[in-house]
This record gives sequence, structure tokens and C-alpha cells, in this order.
Amino acid sequence: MKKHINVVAAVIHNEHKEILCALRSPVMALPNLWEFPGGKIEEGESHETALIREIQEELNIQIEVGENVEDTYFEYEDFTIQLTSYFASINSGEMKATEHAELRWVTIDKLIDLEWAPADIPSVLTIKNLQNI
Ligand SMILES: Nc1nc2c([nH]c(=O)n2[C@H]2C[C@H](O)[C@@H](COP(=O)(O)OP(=O)(O)OP(=O)(O)O)O2)c(=O)[nH]1
Ligand SMILES: [Mg+2]
Repeated sequence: MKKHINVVAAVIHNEHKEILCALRSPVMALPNLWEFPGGKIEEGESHETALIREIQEELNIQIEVGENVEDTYFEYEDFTIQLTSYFASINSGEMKATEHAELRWVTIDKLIDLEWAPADIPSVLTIKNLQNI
């Protein structure tokens, strides 16, 4: 049976209604694909706690976690994933990519032009269909 992972991801937005997109590096799983920053939920963690921890680790910033965006099950070739994405805003900290190859603020209408990790497509489409963020 394929390994299953539970992952939380942050759809971080700024005052210009842009979304923070992160490029997975060549040495990561799913290399060179765009994602919403985040990672695997550790045992005993709530989604919110896991997401705050992951974003602190990966981007060096503190976030406030908001509404759920999507909850997606996806089957990759060698593992399955439950990807739960949440809107988030930056509370404090100076952003610095500690793992990703690139961070980019992208307007909502341009999100779909990036080459996303396949499990992220439902989140991207949901964001596009929402007016009020
Ligand atoms: N963080 C994140 N991972 C995603 C997304 N979409 C997607 O398919 N994934 C996959 C890629 C990885 O195989 C897995 C999560 O991995 P990760 O590399 O972020 O995990 P992590 O931060 O806990 O890192 P590590 O400790 O395992 O190195 O989920 C997404 O939008 N964000
Ligand atoms: Mg990660």
C-alpha cells in the first residue's frame, strides 16, 4: 500500500490581494513545482499548530490562520496525500525562504499560470472563484 501523508498548507495573502507562492527546490519531493508553503502534520498537532510551526520553519514568519480553503485527497505515483489549505495573513517577522527555491507574490488571476503540484489545483481553483479575500 502507498504511504499516506496529511499536509497543511497556507494561502498567505497581502494587502494587494496577492498570494504567496513557493517553488519546491530541485532536492525536495515533487521538485520544481509550485505549492502553498506548509508541511506534514506531526502526531498530536492541530492543523493550526502544525501550520504555524511549518511557516515559522520554512519562511521565518508568524502567521494568523484563517478560513479553510480546500480539503483535497490526491493519489501521487508513490504516496497519497490529504492536503488541507487555509487562508493566512502575516503577523510578524521578516520573510526568508529556508527551504524553497523561490517565493513569489502572485495576483489571483495569474495563479493558474504557475506549474503547481497536482494536489494544489483544487485550492487554486477555489481561490480563483472567491471574490472577497
Ligand atoms: N507543503 C506543501 N506540500 C505539498 C503541497 N502540495 C503537495 O502535493 N504537497 C506535497 C509535497 C510533499 O510530498 C508533501 C509535503 O511535504 P513537505 O516537504 O512540505 O513536508 P515538510 O515541510 O513536513 O518537510 P519534511 O520535514 O518532510 O522535509 O506534500 C502544498 O501545497 N504544500
Ligand atoms: Mg514543507
